[in-house]
Amino acid sequence: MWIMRQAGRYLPQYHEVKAGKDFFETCRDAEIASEITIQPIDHFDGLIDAAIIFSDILVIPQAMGMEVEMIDKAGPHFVDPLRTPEDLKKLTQDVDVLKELDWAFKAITLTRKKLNGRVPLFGFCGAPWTLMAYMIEGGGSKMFRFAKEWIYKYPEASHELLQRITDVAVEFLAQQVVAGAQILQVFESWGGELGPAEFNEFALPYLRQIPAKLRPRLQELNITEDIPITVFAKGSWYALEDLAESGYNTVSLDWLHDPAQAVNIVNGRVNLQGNIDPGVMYGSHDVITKKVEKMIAGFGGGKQGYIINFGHGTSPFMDPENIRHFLKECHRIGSA
Ligand SMILES: Cc1c2[nH]c(c1CCC(=O)O)Cc1[nH]c(c(CCC(=O)O)c1C)Cc1[nH]c(c(CCC(=O)O)c1C)Cc1[nH]c(c(C)c1CCC(=O)O)C2
Repeated sequence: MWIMRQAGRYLPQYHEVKAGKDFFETCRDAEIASEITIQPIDHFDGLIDAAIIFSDILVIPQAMGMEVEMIDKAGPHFVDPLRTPEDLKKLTQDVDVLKELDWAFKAITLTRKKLNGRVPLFGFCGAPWTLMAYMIEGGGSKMFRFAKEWIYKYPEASHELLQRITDVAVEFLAQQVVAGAQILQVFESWGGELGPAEFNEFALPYLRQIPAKLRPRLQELNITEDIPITVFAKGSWYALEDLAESGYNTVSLDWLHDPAQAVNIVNGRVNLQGNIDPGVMYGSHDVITKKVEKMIAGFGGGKQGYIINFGHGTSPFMDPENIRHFLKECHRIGSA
């Protein structure tokens, strides 16, 4: 059991350590990033079973040469987004991942050392379609006017961009493992902006490439352990059957899925992770307990392995005591 965005703004100690510093500066400081990564592990003493390195999915666009800022309360902002296929020329050719993201590897190595075996450490990256959409939109979006323009007007350039992101993502994940990450997750946070046909054309082929290319790359790098990989495609409920056959060990589900139906669809082929609506944390302790009972009853008893998580991340408005109640109830009900 762990929680997406478990290190973050709902914890007062996060603000203390971040102390008004720039978000990406915080990520790049191995000492601070490792401290923030471990905060939820300490805070919920023994209730959380994995740490996830404090960083962001947008570090791949940065490594490819784009300038990204994190604006307080507004989110990410790209100084010069890609608007036409001509703009692909602005991206770095042959990204030197080890050099561009060396700070990320240092933070992972230090965090792994500090964790000292308490819990395993997740590395992660953004999925190609989600990163492409950010690089084109220039930040968060409701309409996806520019990213949709790319896939419908410039499909060839879209595929070129998706392939270039995929190649960087594979090397980034591989080097995170070399640095000490023990399990990996790929975040396709904007999967649900694509319908099934577009998901199959612009998201799924690249999601599939990641484990297919990563496993031989890890062998080349002399990693002998089997590294489990999770895929989270938010909103892409229609893709569960395909994701169960896409080379990942675990499929993470958002709360649009009914757990029992998902269990039936995957039929033991992959582990499942998820999927309580994070909004349940705004409810009473009683409501949280009832929702945990339903979630565990739905996933439990299936043939697959099961990792408890939220259907998406925490928010700054959540009361850590409600999250503690959630975690405790998962342990109590799950072990009954
Ligand atoms: C889409 C996405 C991003 N980043 C990420 C995703 C995929 C997961 C998802 O769908 O939520 C992934 C991410 N971002 C962060 C982590 C760290 C590890 C963890 O999960 O605890 C992880 C795994 C820290 C963060 N990433 C960000 C913060 C908040 C920064 C701050 O102001 O302190 C944190 C703790 C900033 C961020 N980063 C991003 C956005 C849209 C924002 C701003 C919106 C927001 O404020 O929540 C892009």
